[in-house]
Amino acid sequence: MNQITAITDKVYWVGVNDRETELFEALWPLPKGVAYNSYLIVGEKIVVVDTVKNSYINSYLRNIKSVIGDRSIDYLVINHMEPDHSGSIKAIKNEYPNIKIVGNKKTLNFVEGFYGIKEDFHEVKDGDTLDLGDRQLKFYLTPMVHWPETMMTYDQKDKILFAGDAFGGFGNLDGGIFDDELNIDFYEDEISRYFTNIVAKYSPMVLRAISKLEEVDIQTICSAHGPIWRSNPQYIIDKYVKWSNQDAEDGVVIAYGSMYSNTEKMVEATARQLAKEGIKNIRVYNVSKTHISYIINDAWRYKGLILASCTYNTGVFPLMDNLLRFLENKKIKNKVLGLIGSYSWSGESRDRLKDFANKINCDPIHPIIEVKCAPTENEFDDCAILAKKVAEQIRG
Ligand SMILES: Cc1cc2nc3c(=O)[nH]c(=O)nc-3n(C[C@H](O)[C@H](O)[C@H](O)COP(=O)(O)O)c2cc1C
Repeated sequence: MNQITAITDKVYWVGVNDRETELFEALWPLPKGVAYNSYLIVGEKIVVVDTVKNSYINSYLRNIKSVIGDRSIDYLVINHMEPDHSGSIKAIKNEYPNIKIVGNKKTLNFVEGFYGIKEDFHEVKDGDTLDLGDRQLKFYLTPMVHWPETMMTYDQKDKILFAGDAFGGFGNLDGGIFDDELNIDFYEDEISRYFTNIVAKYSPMVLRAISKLEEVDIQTICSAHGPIWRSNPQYIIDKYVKWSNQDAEDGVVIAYGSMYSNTEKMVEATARQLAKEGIKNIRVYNVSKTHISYIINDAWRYKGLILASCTYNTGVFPLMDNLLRFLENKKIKNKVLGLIGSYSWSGESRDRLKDFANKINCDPIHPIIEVKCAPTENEFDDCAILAKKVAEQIRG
């Protein structure tokens, strides 16, 4: 018994769940796994839309064959070339030698680069259609909605958008495949973590893609990861617009790096004062303990961000530096930003925190705190002032 699911009478989910990989892209934790979604259109022509990570090729081929038996596949549409989706291209081509690979110029370039395949290409441009007899597929190029070649494919008959990585999420499909079959509350954090960890850097391109699709009548969104959005596709489109605009919620993330708790004590004082000021969503993260994946997610989600770090070997604490680099790279913006540095003799942590503020074009709230060795009562008072000002700005 497998999990193959009919989306319409001619379109099937033939993807797989990955419950083994610890880190997606060797970076992002997968406590609830991840699904690699692949789709099969079985009409006058047979089409596969995206494949799966190559370690799942056996169950994947079994899924396909259980739908089409001995029939052959006419086209393989590649919306995205990242190997979690393109990894089975070569095996599919071996199994179905006459298959034509459909992609744009950049896709086909990557197909050759990654898999050495140079022929049986069907190149499409933005807005092109592919006639399958009983239906047409239309292609929308959406570059950098994760990689340069990314595109989306629209099935004009069943009004399904095959969206590639867009609108996807971490988390296995544990039986339920469609949004109306599962409790979205359970998936929501994993969907937002997928967005903030994987897609957020490309937010302007996401917004461009969404406006390009404005006129398209989308009844179902089939992403390359996570649930299929059929009951209310607008739900996930609205989320993507909100997240891409960095339209944040009331709340403050305090991320800190501290070896011997001097910095941590200031964090506790700041957090306490925030609570007294009525801030309910306060998320305090020790960068040595919590994976940056979760810190980035909440930093994106909430308006306030307070960064506190000791100095370590003439620099900021290394794991804080890692967080700063990721946030800079993702172009986080519009934060109500507070900075707290600590040191004992040279004091570079505060400079690096200020440098971060410059890089994200954000004026930090004053006072910018810097403490030598253990914090004094005056410095705890400064933490309280900082917390009050951050809370004021968040309340607006
Ligand atoms: C391994 C190590 C390296 C340090 N390197 C520096 C440094 O380069 N410059 C400096 O001013 N302080 C340095 N310090 C001192 C700490 O920044 C300082 O003691 C601070 O109060 C530690 O904060 P914490 O208790 O939150 O860890 C270092 C401390 C340690 C343990």
